[in-house]
Amino acid sequence: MSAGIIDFFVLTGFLGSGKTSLLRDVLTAETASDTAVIVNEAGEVGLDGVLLRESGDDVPMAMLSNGCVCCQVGSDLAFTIDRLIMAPRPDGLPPLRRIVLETSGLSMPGPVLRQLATLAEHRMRVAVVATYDLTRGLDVATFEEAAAQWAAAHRIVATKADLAPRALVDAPLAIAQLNPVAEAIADADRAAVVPTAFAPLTASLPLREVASDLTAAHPRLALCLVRPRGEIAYADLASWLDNVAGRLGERLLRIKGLVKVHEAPRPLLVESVGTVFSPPRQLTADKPPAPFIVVIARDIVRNELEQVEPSGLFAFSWREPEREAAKGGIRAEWVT
Ligand SMILES: Nc1nc2c(ncn2[C@@H]2O[C@H](COP(=O)(O)OP(=O)(O)OP(=O)(O)O)[C@@H](O)[C@H]2O)c(=O)[nH]1
Repeated sequence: MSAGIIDFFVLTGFLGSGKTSLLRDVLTAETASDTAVIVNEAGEVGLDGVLLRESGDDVPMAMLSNGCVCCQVGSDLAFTIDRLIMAPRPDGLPPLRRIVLETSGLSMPGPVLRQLATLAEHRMRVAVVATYDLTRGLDVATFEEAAAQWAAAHRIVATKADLAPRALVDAPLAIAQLNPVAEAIADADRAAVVPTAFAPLTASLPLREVASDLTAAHPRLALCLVRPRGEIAYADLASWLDNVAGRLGERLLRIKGLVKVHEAPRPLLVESVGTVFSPPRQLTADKPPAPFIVVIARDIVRNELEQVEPSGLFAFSWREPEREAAKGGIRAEWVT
């Protein structure tokens, strides 16, 4: 049983992108003794669980085998988490501090996160870790699921570096094209990857400016850099975010940003995966970057965000793909 905050990692990534292999590395690390694992087999033969069991004999492990976790209507996931948290810890093991849920390769992250949001009674800090398969690179970005998984990620881990060492070099840039606010973890040394990828999520935002000259990776994906024109009232910010979610609906993949509001002395972190928002919180770090919000959405019509009320609070810079650009070379500039 656990008394403290639990770091809950949703390990997502497209089919065959190396999730289970990464999780095996987690389980063989020395720090695995405070960890429990949930595997979603999505109707496959239960191979992932078997592979993981090989690596983490002592680690509590639960299987969700009745379908894809994001499609389950009931509270199977909630029940499983409850059970893991409430179970007495095996002799000699420290309290439970970390749970990793490996989702199936076709899971959409939004519904999973929505289910997790219903578990407020457990003190959990949720982070999304997505795999980026270096041998396939941006090719799978054409799949809606892959694009949504990357867009939802706090961290994106380059996998299969031994098979594609040249792609590893370009990975940080490629990852930034998919989600400029995710932390890119691209390291040939697997032993270094695991502690970084599954470290507790602290202040969350990578404190760097979003580069203004990136290129878009997916023909249906658009990124918008939204700059507040100044300090704004919290009520206006909340209405704007709410209206963006209402207008874009399922097309909204990710919002992440930092905004200065009248009511708070420090900038507020605002964040959503899909239309599910985390409660805003004040950034504690020194020297925050200039306020910005990144909106990642698919099939967005130009000027759509500009029309969201209350209007006039923000300046918008769009990063859109050029529809006719060649595959693999879809380039676009921020247009102010
Ligand atoms: N050489 C090499 N192979 C890897 C690496 N990571 C994964 N693989 C291989 O890639 C294949 C898929 O890896 P998995 O870890 O099962 O991928 P997954 O994302 O869990 O797959 P699904 O659960 O089917 O979505 C397996 O054959 C792995 O052995 C790696 O770092 N190097």
